[in-house]
Amino acid sequence: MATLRDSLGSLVADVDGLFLFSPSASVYERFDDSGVTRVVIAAENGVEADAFVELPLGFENVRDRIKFGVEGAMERGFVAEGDMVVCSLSMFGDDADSLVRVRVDESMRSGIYDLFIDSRAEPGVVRDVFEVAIDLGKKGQKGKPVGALFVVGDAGKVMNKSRPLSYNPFEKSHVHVGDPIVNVMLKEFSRLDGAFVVSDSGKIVSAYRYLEPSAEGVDIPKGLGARHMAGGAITRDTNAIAIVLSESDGMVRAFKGGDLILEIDPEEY
Ligand SMILES: Nc1ncnc2c1ncn2[C@@H]1O[C@H](COP(=O)(O)OP(=O)(O)OP(=O)(O)O)[C@@H](O)[C@H]1O
Ligand SMILES: [Mn+2]
Repeated sequence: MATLRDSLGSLVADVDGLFLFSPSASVYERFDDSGVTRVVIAAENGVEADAFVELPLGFENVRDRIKFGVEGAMERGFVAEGDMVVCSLSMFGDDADSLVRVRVDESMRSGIYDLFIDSRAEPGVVRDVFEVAIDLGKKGQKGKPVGALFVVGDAGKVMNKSRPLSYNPFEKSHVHVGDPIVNVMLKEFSRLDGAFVVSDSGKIVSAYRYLEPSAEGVDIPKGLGARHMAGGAITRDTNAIAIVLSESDGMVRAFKGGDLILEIDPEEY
């Protein structure tokens, strides 16, 4: 009778790549002679891997984490369409506890890697805005749920397709996302209407913008309202991305090119 080990060996049979998500040095070294391409996907390349994809967020959702890794590895030429890879990652603790076998396929591409790496705005800026939105989603404003809309990148064009709802508190300031003081300001101003506009380099260009993009051809999921429609549509009309925190369901969603690319629950972070 086949042992468990024999039966489960098929999970790693004939793979072209091994994707190690946030491996320790000893785990990375253990696979030194595995004979397949090793790709490390982590926040930092602490193990000095030759093939490395930087993770901008933890991605609690494992499918998102894997998609980001696969899309990044494809983009960087570490693997190609049709390759079979096995992903080693941790779902519950710090140590790897899960193996996922997946075929690299153009059809699994969700745009999650492009959202961070291939946007007009710098990857660090995109990550910083996500962090503000997640934080705001977790805590709300003084305990109450709050919504927010951040339009990131291509700010000149975004300003042309919007109008002010109120005076712009960032008018003459030169403040950037990621600065702790600025994050406090963003949270404070999120109680009021409209969108924040952020430049490619992370400068807060404006608060209280009413977006007026053409919504033609924008197909956002039913049930989402005007904030999400405006956020989605502006990313079709410009090269910006939009990061939207919903006041009603508490989710953070990201749009690019008019499409919903990513949906995360702040409570999981
Ligand atoms: N075109 C727009 N530009 C900027 N902000 C907008 C626009 N439309 C709506 N908003 C903002 O979104 C807020 C919520 O609107 P609405 O409830 O229709 O959106 P929603 O997509 O359902 O978002 P939520 O899930 O947060 O309720 C409005 O009070 C306003 O501040
Ligand atoms: Mn609503």
